[in-house]
This record gives sequence, C-alpha cells and structure tokens, in this order.
Amino acid sequence: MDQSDVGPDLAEVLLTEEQLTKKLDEMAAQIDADYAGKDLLLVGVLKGAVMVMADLSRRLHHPVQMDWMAVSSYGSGTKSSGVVRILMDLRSDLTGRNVLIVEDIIDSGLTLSWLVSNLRSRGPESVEIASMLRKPDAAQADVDVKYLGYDIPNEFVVGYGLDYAENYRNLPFVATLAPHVYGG
Ligand SMILES: O=P(O)(O)OC[C@H]1O[C@H](OP(=O)(O)OP(=O)(O)O)[C@H](O)[C@@H]1O
Ligand code: HPA
Ligand SMILES: [Mg+2]
Repeated sequence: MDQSDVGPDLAEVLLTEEQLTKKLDEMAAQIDADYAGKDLLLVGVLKGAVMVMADLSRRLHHPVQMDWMAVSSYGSGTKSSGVVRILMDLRSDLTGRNVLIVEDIIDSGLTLSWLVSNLRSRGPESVEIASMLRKPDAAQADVDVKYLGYDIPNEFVVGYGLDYAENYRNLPFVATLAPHVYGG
C-alpha cells in the first residue's frame, strides 16, 4: 500500500517503510546486546504498538515472552485527555522480570510516564521503553526512552499502528493527515 492508495487524506509521508525497517534493525541489535543472557518480557501497548511489536520481536536473536496491555487516553480525537485508563491488563506476573515496554509513539508522554510507574510498582527487575516515534516538542511528562526510532515534529501522524478514529493503522509508513480530515 502506498500514499496513492489512500488519496487526499494524507498530507505528507514523514517516514517511509525503508526508514522504519532500518531503525527496527538498529533497535533490535541494541536490545539483543543489552539483554544477552537475560530473560526478557516485551509488553506491547495496544493497539498502536502492534506493528512495532511484530516487527521488532521478529528481529531479536533472543528468546522473549510477549504480553499486552490496552490503555487509552485519546478516545477518537487528536488530543490526549491526560487521563489514562487500563482497558486490558497484563496476564503476566512482573516479579523479578526484565520488562521492555514496546510503543509506537511518545507524544505528550502522559501514557508512558503513567505506565512506567504502574509497572514498576509490580516488583519487576527492570522496566525500559522502546518506541518507534517521539514528539519532543509535545512533551508534558518526562519519559526516559532507552530504544528510540525517530523524533518527529509536533503534528498528528497516522500509519504503522497509529490511528485517527481507528483508521490508517495498517499503512506501512508514517504520514501526516491532511487538515481537512480532522477539521483543521
Ligand atoms: O504520549 P501520549 O500523549 O500519552 O500518547 C501516546 C499514546 O497514545 C496512543 O495510544 P491511544 O491512547 O491513542 O490508543 P491506541 O494505541 O489504541 O490508538 C499511542 O499508541 C500511545 O500509547
Ligand atoms: N497520531 C495518532 N495517534 C496518536 C498520536 C498521533 O500523532 N499521538 C498519540 N497518539
Ligand atoms: Mg490512538
């Protein structure tokens, strides 16, 4: 699928599939090196992290476990409500585990700063973050990300797991949305 399959709803492709692939390779190599000989639980944050989780985990030369949480702070709009809700919790016990949270994006940082402290309270050995995207100019909370793909401008983006009103998650690239789509 490419931009022409979507039509005028996309403004600009920010990151191509090739750029995402290159970064996934680099992130996986770092994770492999850092967790060599250690147990590792990948925690994917639904729904946005599905693509990163699938692509990153397949690149690891390292046995891992995977678990999933669903949290939501955005509803159907383009602004974080700031209130994080657990929609689905982990099934795993985190006691003594090395946990790596896998995310698509750190925008305001409110979701991950809340999630890191929530998971830390469950007795893990370590909690780190891997995120494909970050918007430095949108930060409202400090988030210490260990494995980062790309810093991007403070614009609403879709694709590679990211949605606008549940659409566009399946785009294999990251793009900005044309203002007419969200009434801008
Ligand atoms: O840094 P923040 O401003 O908190 O934004 C980042 C979070 O927002 C998105 O999730 P969303 O709540 O939209 O749920 P979704 O993954 O199901 O789309 C995204 O996947 C991150 O989890
Ligand atoms: N796009 C889609 N979903 C998001 C974004 C974004 O830019 N930021 C946080 N959730
Ligand atoms: Mg969303």
